[in-house]
Amino acid sequence: MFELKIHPGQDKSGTPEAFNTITLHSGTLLAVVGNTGAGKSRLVQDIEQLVQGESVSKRRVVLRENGILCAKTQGLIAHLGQNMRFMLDTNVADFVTLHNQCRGRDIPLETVLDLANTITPEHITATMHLNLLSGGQTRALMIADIALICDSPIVLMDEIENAGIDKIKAFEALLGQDKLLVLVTHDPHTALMASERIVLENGGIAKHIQRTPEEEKLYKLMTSEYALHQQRQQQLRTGASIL
Ligand SMILES: Nc1ncnc2c1ncn2[C@@H]1O[C@H](COP(=O)(O)OP(=O)(O)OP(=O)(O)O)[C@@H](O)[C@H]1O
Repeated sequence: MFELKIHPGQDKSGTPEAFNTITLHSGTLLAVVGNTGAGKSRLVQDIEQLVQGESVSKRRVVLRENGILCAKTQGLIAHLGQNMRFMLDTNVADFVTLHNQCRGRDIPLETVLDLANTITPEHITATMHLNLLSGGQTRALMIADIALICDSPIVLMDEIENAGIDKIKAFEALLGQDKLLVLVTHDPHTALMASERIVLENGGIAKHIQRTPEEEKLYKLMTSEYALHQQRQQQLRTGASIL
């Protein structure tokens, strides 16, 4: 069980952040929201680097596994950015084999592909070249890779909604592995998927909110709308009439 604690720092004006400590656990989806320039990426970087007051925000972030302090982030924190591309000159099968070897894992290629293919509507095959995958396929393969091969307990993600993938399947895949997911988003549906959310304002954490039962109801309603939207998107892509 991993526990991440965020200790307060200061906002852009140097005003101390008005919370005691925020404690987050494995298996949680946390949404990070706020206006552009409000400090969302800074917070994500603070977590990624387990800062100890040296960043502009002066926050301290402490990670513990079963109560024991983790001093290094290596292998513990995975970050999926907005514009990620594979740099390896190889195909999907070789990448999966290579990453299994690096991580000392033995996850079958079919298992990774099956999961990736539930996340993207564009089918990924073993022989496809990594550099020729579309944006959606790249993200889906990375998410399946993080869920199954990487054992990083914490996953940081920037905006997922416009990536042409099924975001619900993507989050289910990651949360099923008991990871702590920290997700930057501007989308109300994605934000309400999270049981808690942090609101940034002027570089500081202004609020840490637990999702209310009313919001949970609204989330379910928005999920049916999302399913309909996905269906129409597929009709659009395949040239069918949109009903
Ligand atoms: N607490 C802080 N103190 C000083 N500067 C800060 C603080 N937080 C963020 N900044 C700075 O403010 C700028 C904007 O922050 P950041 O990029 O994190 O915002 P953002 O919410 O991710 O914006 P966007 O949505 O446009 O990507 C950056 O230069 C960042 O270093």
